[in-house]
Amino acid sequence: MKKEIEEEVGVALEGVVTEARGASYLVSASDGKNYRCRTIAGTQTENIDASLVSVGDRVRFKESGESGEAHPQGVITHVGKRFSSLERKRDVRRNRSKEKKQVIASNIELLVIVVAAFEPPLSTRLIDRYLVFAESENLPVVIVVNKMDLDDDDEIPALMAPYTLLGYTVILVSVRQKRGLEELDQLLSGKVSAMSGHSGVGKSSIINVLTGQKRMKTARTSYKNGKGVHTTSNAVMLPLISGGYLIDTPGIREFSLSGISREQLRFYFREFLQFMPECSYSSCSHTVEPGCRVRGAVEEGLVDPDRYESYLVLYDGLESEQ
Ligand SMILES: Nc1nc2c(ncn2[C@@H]2O[C@H](COP(=O)(O)OP(=O)(O)OP(=O)(O)O)[C@@H](O)[C@H]2O)c(=O)[nH]1
Ligand SMILES: [Zn+2]
Repeated sequence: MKKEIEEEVGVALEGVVTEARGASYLVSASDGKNYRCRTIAGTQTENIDASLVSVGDRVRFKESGESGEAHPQGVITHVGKRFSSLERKRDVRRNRSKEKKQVIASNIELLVIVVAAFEPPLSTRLIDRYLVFAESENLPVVIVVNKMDLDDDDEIPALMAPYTLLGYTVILVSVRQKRGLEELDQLLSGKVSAMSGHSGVGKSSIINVLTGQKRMKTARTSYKNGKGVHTTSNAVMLPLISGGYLIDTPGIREFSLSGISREQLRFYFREFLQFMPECSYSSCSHTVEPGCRVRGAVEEGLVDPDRYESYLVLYDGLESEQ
Protein backbone atom coordinates (compact mmCIF):
# COMPACT_ATOMS: atom_id res chain seq x y z
CA MET A 1 0.00 0.00 0.00
CA LYS A 2 2.74 2.41 1.02
CA LYS A 3 4.76 1.60 -2.08
CA GLU A 4 1.72 2.26 -4.21
CA ILE A 5 1.35 5.80 -2.78
CA GLU A 6 4.97 6.57 -3.38
CA GLU A 7 4.71 5.54 -6.97
CA GLU A 8 1.49 7.38 -7.66
CA VAL A 9 2.37 10.77 -6.27
CA GLY A 10 5.26 13.18 -6.53
CA VAL A 11 8.15 14.14 -4.31
CA ALA A 12 7.89 14.07 -0.53
CA LEU A 13 7.28 17.46 1.06
CA GLU A 14 7.10 18.63 4.67
CA GLY A 15 4.89 21.19 6.26
CA VAL A 16 2.72 22.37 9.15
CA VAL A 17 -1.06 21.99 9.24
CA THR A 18 -2.49 25.49 9.61
CA GLU A 19 -6.17 24.80 9.17
CA ALA A 20 -8.46 21.79 9.57
CA ARG A 21 -11.84 21.75 7.94
CA GLY A 22 -13.59 18.41 8.05
CA ALA A 23 -11.28 15.95 6.34
CA SER A 24 -9.43 18.67 4.47
CA TYR A 25 -6.23 20.22 5.79
CA LEU A 26 -4.32 23.28 4.71
CA VAL A 27 -0.60 22.63 4.94
CA SER A 28 2.00 25.39 4.90
CA ALA A 29 4.92 23.63 3.21
CA SER A 30 8.63 24.09 3.43
CA ASP A 31 8.62 25.11 -0.24
CA GLY A 32 6.67 28.23 0.76
CA LYS A 33 3.38 27.13 -0.81
CA ASN A 34 0.08 26.15 0.78
CA TYR A 35 -1.38 22.76 -0.09
CA ARG A 36 -4.89 21.46 0.41
CA CYS A 37 -4.30 17.95 1.77
CA ARG A 38 -6.29 14.90 2.75
CA THR A 39 -5.40 11.69 4.53
CA ILE A 40 -5.62 8.17 3.15
CA ALA A 41 -5.98 4.73 4.70
CA GLY A 42 -2.21 4.38 4.60
CA THR A 43 -1.45 7.67 6.41
CA GLN A 44 0.95 6.88 9.21
CA THR A 45 1.09 8.59 12.60
CA GLU A 46 3.37 8.62 15.61
CA ASN A 47 0.46 9.58 17.88
CA ILE A 48 -1.56 6.67 19.18
CA ASP A 49 -5.24 6.86 20.21
CA ALA A 50 -5.63 10.48 19.15
CA SER A 51 -7.03 12.46 16.24
CA LEU A 52 -5.03 11.63 13.12
CA VAL A 53 -4.38 15.25 12.10
CA SER A 54 -4.80 18.54 13.94
CA VAL A 55 -3.74 22.12 13.46
CA GLY A 56 -0.08 22.47 14.44
CA ASP A 57 0.89 18.99 13.28
CA ARG A 58 4.11 18.55 11.36
CA VAL A 59 3.39 16.32 8.42
CA ARG A 60 5.01 14.71 5.42
CA PHE A 61 2.92 14.76 2.30
CA LYS A 62 3.05 14.31 -1.44
CA GLU A 63 1.52 16.35 -4.18
CA SER A 64 -1.38 14.41 -5.61
CA GLY A 65 -1.65 16.22 -8.89
CA GLU A 66 -5.37 16.87 -8.51
CA SER A 67 -6.26 20.34 -9.74
CA GLY A 68 -9.17 22.72 -10.03
CA GLU A 69 -8.85 24.19 -6.55
CA ALA A 70 -7.29 27.38 -5.22
CA HIS A 71 -4.35 25.45 -3.76
CA PRO A 72 -2.30 22.55 -5.13
CA GLN A 73 -3.54 19.26 -3.69
CA GLY A 74 -1.67 16.80 -1.55
CA VAL A 75 -1.91 13.54 0.36
CA ILE A 76 -0.59 13.33 3.94
CA THR A 77 1.62 10.26 4.32
CA HIS A 78 3.00 10.77 7.82
CA VAL A 79 2.05 12.74 10.94
CA GLY A 80 4.96 13.58 13.24
CA LYS A 81 5.03 13.02 17.00
CA ARG A 82 3.30 15.79 18.95
CA PHE A 83 5.32 17.23 21.79
CA SER A 84 2.18 18.81 23.20
CA SER A 85 -1.50 18.76 22.38
CA LEU A 86 -4.61 20.53 23.54
CA GLU A 87 -7.51 18.16 23.73
CA ARG A 88 -11.20 18.79 23.75
CA LYS A 89 -12.37 17.86 27.22
CA ARG A 90 -15.33 15.55 27.17
CA ASP A 91 -18.02 14.68 29.61
CA VAL A 92 -16.54 11.71 31.46
CA ARG A 93 -19.97 10.20 32.13
CA ARG A 94 -20.77 10.11 28.46
CA ASN A 95 -17.43 8.72 27.43
CA ARG A 96 -16.93 5.31 28.94
CA SER A 97 -15.77 3.72 25.72
CA LYS A 98 -12.15 4.00 24.67
CA GLU A 99 -12.65 6.91 22.34
CA LYS A 100 -9.73 8.60 20.64
CA LYS A 101 -8.43 11.82 22.15
CA GLN A 102 -9.84 14.73 20.20
CA VAL A 103 -6.92 17.01 19.56
CA ILE A 104 -7.74 20.68 18.92
CA ALA A 105 -4.19 21.85 18.32
CA SER A 106 -0.68 20.38 18.59
CA ASN A 107 2.86 21.47 19.30
CA ILE A 108 1.89 24.65 21.14
CA GLU A 109 4.85 26.33 22.79
CA LEU A 110 3.09 29.15 24.60
CA LEU A 111 -0.39 29.84 25.91
CA VAL A 112 -1.49 33.48 25.74
CA ILE A 113 -4.22 34.30 28.23
CA VAL A 114 -6.03 37.51 27.42
CA VAL A 115 -8.09 39.43 29.98
CA ALA A 116 -9.28 43.03 29.99
CA ALA A 117 -8.61 45.72 32.59
CA PHE A 118 -12.27 46.69 32.24
CA GLU A 119 -15.20 45.82 29.99
CA PRO A 120 -15.34 43.05 31.15
CA PRO A 121 -13.83 43.84 34.59
CA LEU A 122 -10.63 41.99 35.47
CA SER A 123 -11.18 38.87 37.54
CA THR A 124 -8.16 37.36 39.29
CA ARG A 125 -10.33 34.31 39.96
CA LEU A 126 -10.53 33.76 36.22
CA ILE A 127 -6.79 34.33 35.75
CA ASP A 128 -6.06 31.72 38.43
CA ARG A 129 -8.33 29.29 36.65
CA TYR A 130 -6.45 29.81 33.39
CA LEU A 131 -3.12 29.42 35.17
CA VAL A 132 -4.22 26.12 36.70
CA PHE A 133 -5.08 24.91 33.22
CA ALA A 134 -1.71 26.03 31.83
CA GLU A 135 0.17 24.39 34.72
CA SER A 136 -1.79 21.17 34.33
CA GLU A 137 -0.90 21.07 30.63
CA ASN A 138 2.69 22.01 31.44
CA LEU A 139 2.44 24.92 29.03
CA PRO A 140 4.46 28.10 29.38
CA VAL A 141 2.01 30.94 29.76
CA VAL A 142 1.83 34.70 29.37
CA ILE A 143 -0.94 36.87 30.81
CA VAL A 144 -2.03 39.79 28.63
CA VAL A 145 -4.13 42.50 30.25
CA ASN A 146 -5.68 44.49 27.41
CA LYS A 147 -7.68 47.75 27.52
CA MET A 148 -5.21 49.35 29.93
CA ASP A 149 -6.51 52.71 28.65
CA LEU A 150 -9.61 52.03 30.75
CA ASP A 151 -7.61 51.63 33.98
CA ASP A 152 -8.41 55.19 35.10
CA ASP A 153 -7.59 54.64 38.75
CA ASP A 154 -4.35 52.80 38.01
CA GLU A 155 -5.51 49.69 39.87
CA ILE A 156 -4.29 47.01 37.49
CA PRO A 157 -0.51 47.08 38.13
CA ALA A 158 -1.04 46.32 41.84
CA LEU A 159 -3.56 43.57 41.05
CA MET A 160 -1.11 41.92 38.68
CA ALA A 161 2.02 42.32 40.83
CA PRO A 162 1.56 38.97 42.66
CA TYR A 163 1.65 37.14 39.31
CA THR A 164 4.92 38.76 38.30
CA LEU A 165 6.34 37.80 41.71
CA LEU A 166 5.33 34.20 41.05
CA GLY A 167 7.36 34.27 37.85
CA TYR A 168 4.52 34.63 35.37
CA THR A 169 5.01 37.04 32.49
CA VAL A 170 2.41 39.81 32.54
CA ILE A 171 2.08 42.21 29.62
CA LEU A 172 -0.05 45.33 30.00
CA VAL A 173 -1.56 46.18 26.62
CA SER A 174 -3.87 48.70 25.07
CA VAL A 175 -4.69 48.11 21.43
CA ARG A 176 -6.41 51.48 21.44
CA GLN A 177 -3.28 53.29 22.67
CA LYS A 178 -0.89 50.95 20.84
CA ARG A 179 0.71 50.10 24.15
CA GLY A 180 2.53 46.86 25.03
CA LEU A 181 2.02 45.33 21.60
CA GLU A 182 5.69 45.36 20.67
CA GLU A 183 6.57 43.54 23.88
CA LEU A 184 3.93 40.92 23.12
CA ASP A 185 5.09 40.65 19.52
CA GLN A 186 8.65 39.99 20.64
CA LEU A 187 7.53 37.28 23.00
CA LEU A 188 5.50 35.44 20.35
CA SER A 189 8.00 35.88 17.55
CA GLY A 190 9.17 32.56 16.13
CA LYS A 191 6.91 30.47 18.38
CA VAL A 192 3.64 28.63 17.96
CA SER A 193 1.26 30.17 20.51
CA ALA A 194 -2.40 29.64 21.31
CA MET A 195 -4.62 32.48 22.45
CA SER A 196 -7.39 32.17 24.97
CA GLY A 197 -9.72 34.61 26.66
CA HIS A 198 -13.34 35.52 27.23
CA SER A 199 -15.46 37.24 24.65
CA GLY A 200 -14.91 40.96 24.26
CA VAL A 201 -11.47 41.23 25.89
CA GLY A 202 -9.92 42.21 22.56
CA LYS A 203 -8.47 39.01 21.10
CA SER A 204 -9.44 39.86 17.53
CA SER A 205 -8.05 43.36 17.94
CA ILE A 206 -4.70 41.95 19.13
CA ILE A 207 -4.62 39.27 16.42
CA ASN A 208 -5.25 41.88 13.75
CA VAL A 209 -2.26 43.92 14.90
CA LEU A 210 0.10 40.94 15.19
CA THR A 211 -0.89 39.29 11.91
CA GLY A 212 -1.46 42.45 9.91
CA GLN A 213 -4.74 40.98 8.75
CA LYS A 214 -8.34 41.78 9.45
CA ARG A 215 -9.69 38.70 11.12
CA MET A 216 -13.39 38.38 10.53
CA LYS A 217 -15.43 38.75 13.65
CA THR A 218 -18.56 37.40 12.01
CA ALA A 219 -17.54 33.78 12.51
CA ARG A 220 -17.42 34.19 16.28
CA THR A 221 -20.61 36.18 16.47
CA SER A 222 -22.49 33.55 14.56
CA TYR A 223 -21.00 30.91 16.86
CA LYS A 224 -22.86 32.49 19.76
CA ASN A 225 -26.09 32.34 17.79
CA GLY A 226 -25.51 28.68 17.09
CA LYS A 227 -24.88 29.32 13.42
CA GLY A 228 -21.75 28.71 11.44
CA VAL A 229 -20.38 26.33 14.04
CA HIS A 230 -18.23 24.57 11.45
CA THR A 231 -16.18 27.66 10.83
CA THR A 232 -15.57 28.56 14.45
CA SER A 233 -15.07 25.24 16.21
CA ASN A 234 -11.96 24.58 14.13
CA ALA A 235 -8.58 25.89 15.11
CA VAL A 236 -6.81 28.21 12.73
CA MET A 237 -3.11 28.97 12.79
CA LEU A 238 -2.35 32.50 11.73
CA PRO A 239 1.13 33.53 10.61
CA LEU A 240 2.58 36.43 12.59
CA ILE A 241 4.34 39.32 10.90
CA SER A 242 7.39 38.73 13.09
CA GLY A 243 7.47 34.98 12.40
CA GLY A 244 5.77 32.17 14.23
CA TYR A 245 2.08 31.39 14.45
CA LEU A 246 -0.85 32.24 16.64
CA ILE A 247 -3.54 29.63 17.02
CA ASP A 248 -7.01 31.02 17.44
CA THR A 249 -9.75 28.65 18.46
CA PRO A 250 -12.95 28.86 20.48
CA GLY A 251 -12.25 25.28 21.57
CA ILE A 252 -9.29 26.50 23.58
CA ARG A 253 -11.06 29.59 24.80
CA GLU A 254 -13.70 27.64 26.58
CA PHE A 255 -11.42 25.00 28.06
CA SER A 256 -12.49 23.38 31.26
CA LEU A 257 -10.70 21.92 34.27
CA SER A 258 -12.76 18.73 34.11
CA GLY A 259 -9.69 16.50 33.82
CA ILE A 260 -8.17 17.81 37.07
CA SER A 261 -8.89 16.20 40.45
CA ARG A 262 -8.91 17.86 43.87
CA GLU A 263 -5.75 15.95 44.72
CA GLN A 264 -3.92 17.28 41.67
CA LEU A 265 -5.01 20.92 42.08
CA ARG A 266 -2.47 21.77 44.82
CA PHE A 267 0.42 21.12 42.46
CA TYR A 268 -0.83 23.76 40.04
CA PHE A 269 -0.48 26.61 42.55
CA ARG A 270 3.25 26.98 42.24
CA GLU A 271 3.69 29.04 45.42
CA PHE A 272 2.29 26.16 47.52
CA LEU A 273 5.02 23.75 46.48
CA GLN A 274 7.72 24.97 48.85
CA PHE A 275 5.37 24.82 51.86
CA MET A 276 3.53 21.56 51.15
CA PRO A 277 6.27 19.22 52.47
CA GLU A 278 5.94 20.91 55.88
CA CYS A 279 2.22 20.15 56.34
CA SER A 280 1.48 17.76 59.21
CA TYR A 281 -0.38 15.38 56.92
CA SER A 282 1.33 14.24 53.76
CA SER A 283 -2.02 14.14 51.97
CA CYS A 284 -2.99 17.59 53.30
CA SER A 285 -5.59 19.30 51.11
CA HIS A 286 -4.67 22.69 52.63
CA THR A 287 -8.31 23.39 53.41
CA VAL A 288 -9.13 22.34 57.01
CA GLU A 289 -6.32 20.11 58.31
CA PRO A 290 -4.49 21.12 61.52
CA GLY A 291 -0.80 21.84 61.10
CA CYS A 292 -1.22 22.97 57.49
CA ARG A 293 1.89 24.93 56.50
CA VAL A 294 0.22 26.36 53.37
CA ARG A 295 -2.49 28.01 55.47
CA GLY A 296 0.21 29.15 57.87
CA ALA A 297 2.00 30.78 54.97
CA VAL A 298 -1.22 32.55 53.94
CA GLU A 299 -1.60 33.93 57.49
CA GLU A 300 2.02 35.06 57.53
CA GLY A 301 1.58 36.86 54.22
CA LEU A 302 3.94 34.51 52.38
CA VAL A 303 1.17 33.29 50.09
CA ASP A 304 -1.23 35.79 48.52
CA PRO A 305 -4.63 35.39 50.28
CA ASP A 306 -6.50 36.07 47.05
CA ARG A 307 -4.64 33.23 45.30
CA TYR A 308 -5.43 30.94 48.24
CA GLU A 309 -9.10 31.95 47.97
CA SER A 310 -8.99 30.95 44.29
CA TYR A 311 -7.58 27.59 45.33
CA LEU A 312 -10.53 27.03 47.70
CA VAL A 313 -13.08 28.06 45.06
CA LEU A 314 -11.56 25.77 42.43
CA TYR A 315 -11.16 22.95 44.97
CA ASP A 316 -14.89 23.12 45.71
CA GLY A 317 -15.69 22.82 42.02
CA LEU A 318 -13.54 19.73 41.39
CA GLU A 319 -14.18 16.09 42.13
CA SER A 320 -12.12 13.90 44.41
CA GLU A 321 -10.20 10.89 43.10
CA GLN A 322 -11.71 8.62 45.78
N1 LIG B 1 -10.94 50.64 25.33
C1 LIG B 1 -10.44 49.65 24.60
N2 LIG B 1 -11.24 48.89 23.86
C2 LIG B 1 -10.68 47.88 23.14
C3 LIG B 1 -9.29 47.63 23.15
N3 LIG B 1 -9.06 46.55 22.36
C4 LIG B 1 -10.24 46.16 21.87
N4 LIG B 1 -11.23 46.97 22.31
C5 LIG B 1 -12.67 46.90 21.99
O1 LIG B 1 -13.26 45.80 22.66
C6 LIG B 1 -14.30 45.23 21.89
C7 LIG B 1 -14.07 43.74 21.72
O2 LIG B 1 -12.87 43.55 21.00
P1 LIG B 1 -12.61 42.22 20.15
O3 LIG B 1 -11.23 42.32 19.61
O4 LIG B 1 -13.69 41.98 19.19
O5 LIG B 1 -12.69 41.14 21.32
P2 LIG B 1 -12.62 39.54 21.23
O6 LIG B 1 -11.91 39.10 22.44
O7 LIG B 1 -12.06 39.12 19.93
O8 LIG B 1 -14.14 39.14 21.35
P3 LIG B 1 -14.91 37.86 20.76
O9 LIG B 1 -14.75 37.92 19.27
O10 LIG B 1 -16.31 38.02 21.21
O11 LIG B 1 -14.23 36.66 21.37
C8 LIG B 1 -14.29 45.99 20.56
O12 LIG B 1 -15.29 46.96 20.60
C9 LIG B 1 -12.92 46.62 20.51
O13 LIG B 1 -12.90 47.83 19.77
C10 LIG B 1 -8.45 48.49 23.95
O14 LIG B 1 -7.23 48.36 24.04
N5 LIG B 1 -9.09 49.47 24.66
ZN1 LIG C 1 -1.50 21.80 54.04
